[in-house]
Amino acid sequence: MPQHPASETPASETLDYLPTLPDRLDVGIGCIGAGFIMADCHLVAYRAAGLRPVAICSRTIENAQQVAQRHSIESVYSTYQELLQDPRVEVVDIAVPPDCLLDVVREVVRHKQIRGILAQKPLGVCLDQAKEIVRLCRNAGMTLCVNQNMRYDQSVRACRHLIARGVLGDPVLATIDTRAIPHWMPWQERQGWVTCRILSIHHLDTMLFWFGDPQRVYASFRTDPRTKFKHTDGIGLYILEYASGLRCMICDDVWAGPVREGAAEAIGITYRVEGTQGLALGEIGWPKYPKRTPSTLQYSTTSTGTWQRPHWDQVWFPDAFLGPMAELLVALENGVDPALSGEDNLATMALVDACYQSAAQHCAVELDL
Ligand SMILES: NC(=O)C1=CN([C@@H]2O[C@H](COP(=O)(O)OP(=O)(O)OC[C@H]3O[C@@H](n4cnc5c(N)ncnc54)[C@H](OP(=O)(O)O)[C@@H]3O)[C@@H](O)[C@H]2O)C=CC1
Ligand SMILES: O=C1CO[C@H](CO)[C@@H](O)[C@@H]1O
Repeated sequence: MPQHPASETPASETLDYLPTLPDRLDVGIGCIGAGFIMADCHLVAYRAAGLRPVAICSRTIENAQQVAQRHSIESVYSTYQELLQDPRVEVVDIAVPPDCLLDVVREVVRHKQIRGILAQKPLGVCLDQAKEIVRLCRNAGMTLCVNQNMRYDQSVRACRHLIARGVLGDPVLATIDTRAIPHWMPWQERQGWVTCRILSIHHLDTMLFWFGDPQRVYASFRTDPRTKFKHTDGIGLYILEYASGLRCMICDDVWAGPVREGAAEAIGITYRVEGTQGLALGEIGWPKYPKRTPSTLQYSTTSTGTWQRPHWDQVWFPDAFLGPMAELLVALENGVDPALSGEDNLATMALVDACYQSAAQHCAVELDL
């Protein structure tokens, strides 16, 4: 992103972008799944913060054993049914493919000693599954938090603070522009969909986080030439219309040009929020993972006329993964719903389903979120 002449004033201390931590760090966490996101992000962040994962399981026990050794987790189970019988497990952290999630939740809610669930996004393979997961948890009196973790990217959270405090005035136009090549997992092949429900869901959810619920969405997809299995949603383009007049535009270009095929690379995720009294420009750091690359934010308002550049050392992958788990634990301590509750996530899942409908029908879809 081009750097503009800056004010020397560091503004980061005024922005609220870090998670609130629970009083009790020793709540026993049972980890269901031992794949990439659990091993390289969730557990790294939890250990750094002093949380207490006590047990782990995976479909392939050897994978769970390796991850347990790496993160010093006492107990390894070959099935989640066994893990759920461990009396030390008070909350479960689920990171399995989306088409496996509903079955896992069905089993978890049968265990009364479990008080809370943190479930990876997407909350099932469609809105109907998400509703069923929410219903199961509500009926069991179990707190459900959804790991919609872009909300804890430091830059996204700081920008939300600016928007919520009115620093940028009334929102006029917001864009997220993605030119990045995700590492798709083998289980994605059997879903029939790729980018929208796995990657764009973060960007759609960020617009909800920043601005609330839109009135309608228009989405257009094309296939990604690099992704060899059957799919419709390779590259995704989205326009959200708000009653206030605000317009949001997302471009999720997972092709990003033939850069794996030999062309020079131009990879990155940028965003821009324009209001009546200010504008904010950001860059999301995760495409450079595993190189620690903090997301950035710079903003200027009509009252300052200069650029403010808050700075932080934390990164989304893995540091921000503390946020949703901390939110669940704080919600349990206070007896309230987390902000990332299952109910809240139904709006995100409904928006994602509406995008697939819009793209299939080539027309805008009205939303009732
Ligand atoms: N920003 C974010 O929050 C991110 C979220 N995710 C989400 O996390 C979840 C897991 O993703 P990720 O860790 O990347 O995936 P992985 O494939 O790396 O891990 C999947 C885990 O689920 C287990 N599993 C259980 N049943 C199945 C099955 N039928 N097919 C495949 N795996 C199974 C795997 O077991 P086994 O030991 O046999 O491999 C493994 O432990 C997904 O919902 C994904 O959307 C992923 C990346 C980033
Ligand atoms: O958050 C994400 C970022 O990109 C990953 C792929 O590289 C996605 O799978 C994931 O959900």
